[in-house]
Amino acid sequence: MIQLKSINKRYLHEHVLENITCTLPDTGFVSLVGPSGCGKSTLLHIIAGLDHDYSGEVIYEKNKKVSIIFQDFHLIPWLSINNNIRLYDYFHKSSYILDETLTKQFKNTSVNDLSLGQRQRAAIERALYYDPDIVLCDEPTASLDPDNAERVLKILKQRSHSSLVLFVSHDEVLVKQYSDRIIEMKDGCIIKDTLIKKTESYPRENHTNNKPRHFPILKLTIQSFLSSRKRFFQMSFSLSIALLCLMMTFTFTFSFRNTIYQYLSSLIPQKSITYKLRNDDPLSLTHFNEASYHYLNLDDYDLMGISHNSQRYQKNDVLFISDDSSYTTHYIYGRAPQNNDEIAVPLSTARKLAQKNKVNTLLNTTWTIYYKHQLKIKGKEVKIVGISPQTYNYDAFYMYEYANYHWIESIFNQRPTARYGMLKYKEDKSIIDSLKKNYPEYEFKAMGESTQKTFNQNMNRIQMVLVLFSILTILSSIFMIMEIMILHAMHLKKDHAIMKAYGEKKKHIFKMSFCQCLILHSYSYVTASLILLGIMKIMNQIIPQITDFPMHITFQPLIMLILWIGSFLLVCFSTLFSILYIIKLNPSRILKMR
Ligand SMILES: Nc1ncnc2c1ncn2[C@@H]1O[C@H](COP(=O)(O)OP(=O)(O)OP(=O)(O)O)[C@@H](O)[C@H]1O
Repeated sequence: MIQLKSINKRYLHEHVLENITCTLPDTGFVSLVGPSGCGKSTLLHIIAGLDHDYSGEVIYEKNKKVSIIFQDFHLIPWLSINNNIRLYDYFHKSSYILDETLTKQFKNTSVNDLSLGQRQRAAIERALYYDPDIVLCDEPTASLDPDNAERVLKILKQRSHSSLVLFVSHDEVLVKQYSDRIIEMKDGCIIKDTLIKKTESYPRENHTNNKPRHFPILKLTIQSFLSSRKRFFQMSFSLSIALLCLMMTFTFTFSFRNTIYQYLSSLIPQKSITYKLRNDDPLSLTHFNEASYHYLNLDDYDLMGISHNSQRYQKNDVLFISDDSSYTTHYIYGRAPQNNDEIAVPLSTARKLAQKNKVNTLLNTTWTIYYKHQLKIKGKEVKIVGISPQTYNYDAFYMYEYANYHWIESIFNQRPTARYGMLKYKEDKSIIDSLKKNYPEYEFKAMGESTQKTFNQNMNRIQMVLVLFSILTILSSIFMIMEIMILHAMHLKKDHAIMKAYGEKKKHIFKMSFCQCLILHSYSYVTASLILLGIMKIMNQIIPQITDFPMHITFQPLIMLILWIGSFLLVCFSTLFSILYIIKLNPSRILKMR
């Protein structure tokens, strides 16, 4: 039994339903008739639970299943006819046996390819599919030919023995022929309620086949994308572009920052401790021999460079070499130097000496290293025996320990003196305290620490400035992502209103939206990442050719991960924002929009 108690409904100032009160039976064929605009559809929408915006009460048992045949059919265009009919299954655990009496010939056709009559038949089959207790029929025969209208009426009549069929029609003949009761409306009021006969009630057959769909919401989401592939690709293309802008902005600024960082940090001293004797006496090589990272600064002897020409010194042939020689244990070609006449060079220097390629041809070739002392330049022949994998922004070579000292002694015929020494340390900064304690006759000073700190702070500022310069790109990308997701969610608002009539709950909308976000975002993110990799590869080939600046764009996994999380949250947030808005709308109002 359905009880309608004092139903009133207004559209702005227009009173559409006025104090509708009546009781409808559990079974039977009840017709609702009246002139156009008298409020019949509005009343059906209220009974179906699609219109919340009214006063009064609609009372029926909670477990009753209500279905509605819409006047405008409202089939979901991106679902096949078959899936439209089985719409109920997506939101419920039970599933029913499909009766295809009315739709057999076109069950796999797309909605858009059907005639009005065929659409109406599909809408009728959808409403009857899940064996409802109350069938609300809003002019279900308006688009049908007489034969099909009669078939539908017969089916509905049959149903009325076990369910309540509330039938709205302007066809007086059909109404008179099939109705058990006729309710007449005018200007939003019931003006006449005529009981014609009492229909016999039969118990309902149970049509459940108890085979629910697996992952129904995920399937629904995939179907929504598959059936409108063009739209999906358009959306994911726009989303990919927005994501690509974000990826490029962050990857490029970080790569740029790292390049500047490496370049500048190669120019500042590394973590090291300088020492000198308090009485300013020259140091000997034996000082601090026990310290594993030992380097002696030789007074007044400048290391000029390395050249392939041993006969003469020419400025252009000579590479600038940092005299801060380092040590390495790993070589990509050759081996470590074993005596004072052998050296190893890092890859960056080897590339210059060998004109970029075939660096291994340098092995066992002879080179001259030049030193300057009191305006005299002298050279010492050495053999390259190893190439290490390091690349620096300056040229460097590795030499046998103390080679500097011996070379200078041999080419200038005098023993060099050193007043300052340098100890390198790796991690343990406390070494300086123990040195001070153990060697009180020396002065020790940590180098590079505060420089490094200030340097890091400034690098962070540079990073901020780089990101600030890109703020417009970042903002427009964020705006674009939000816009795409909001438009997409809004695009589906009518479909959600239809699905609401077939049991879609808020949780289903959220689940479906989450699946949409996940699929759309993952697809777009992968696309954008692949494009980014392509662009990076091209740029890394082009940049060294057009500029000498050693810029190399590198893939930043951490940034990509942060971007993935951030953009996914943004996508979800924009969708959630629209979903919360859609949920608040009155489904009936959405369905009436054209
Ligand atoms: N969204 C709306 N905004 C404003 N007025 C509306 C809206 N929907 C319906 N109405 C008005 O409410 C009244 C009742 O409309 P309703 O569709 O319920 O009539 P009906 O009896 O079903 O008409 P018909 O037989 O032509 O389908 C009409 O006057 C209509 O203009």
